Amino acid sequence: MRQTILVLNGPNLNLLGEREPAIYGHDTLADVEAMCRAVAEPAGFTLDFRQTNAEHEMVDWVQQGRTGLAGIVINPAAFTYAAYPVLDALKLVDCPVIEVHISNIHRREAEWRSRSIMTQVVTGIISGLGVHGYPLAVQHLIWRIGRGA
Ligand SMILES: O=C(O)[C@@H]1C=C(O)[C@@H](O)[C@H](O)C1
Repeated sequence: MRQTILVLNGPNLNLLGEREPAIYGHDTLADVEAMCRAVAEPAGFTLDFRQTNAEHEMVDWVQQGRTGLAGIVINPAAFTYAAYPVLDALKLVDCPVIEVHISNIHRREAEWRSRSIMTQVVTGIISGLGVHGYPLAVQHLIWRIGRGA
């Protein structure tokens, strides 16, 4: 049975909690990782939680996870809008992928920030629920596995 859930975070999320807290909140990325572990590990899943500011590294990680994972949770951050290499790598993935945004991107700058290129290749998207979107995405992947989806 597939046991690992990969959580990928894009640029500037390493500064979560410090960066524009009015939009992204005061929780740190370590807090988010702990929230995700608290859901995954009691259910018997391994959590692999990563962040990068480098597009090529995110491409490498998605490629490495294209087979054998229970699921991927990805907050592409600013890669959401034009990182076509990440989009193309996600197309190769054989597991469910949940796109997460802390903010509601559909209520932000309409001309660009609400237009994710990733949404066309992922299973589903959670946006605007703050950092709680992450553990909800992990819970959904566990639920899918339990139903044999
Ligand atoms: O809400 C979020 O988590 C996303 C995070 C970012 O860093 C932005 O570039 C996105 O536009 C929104």
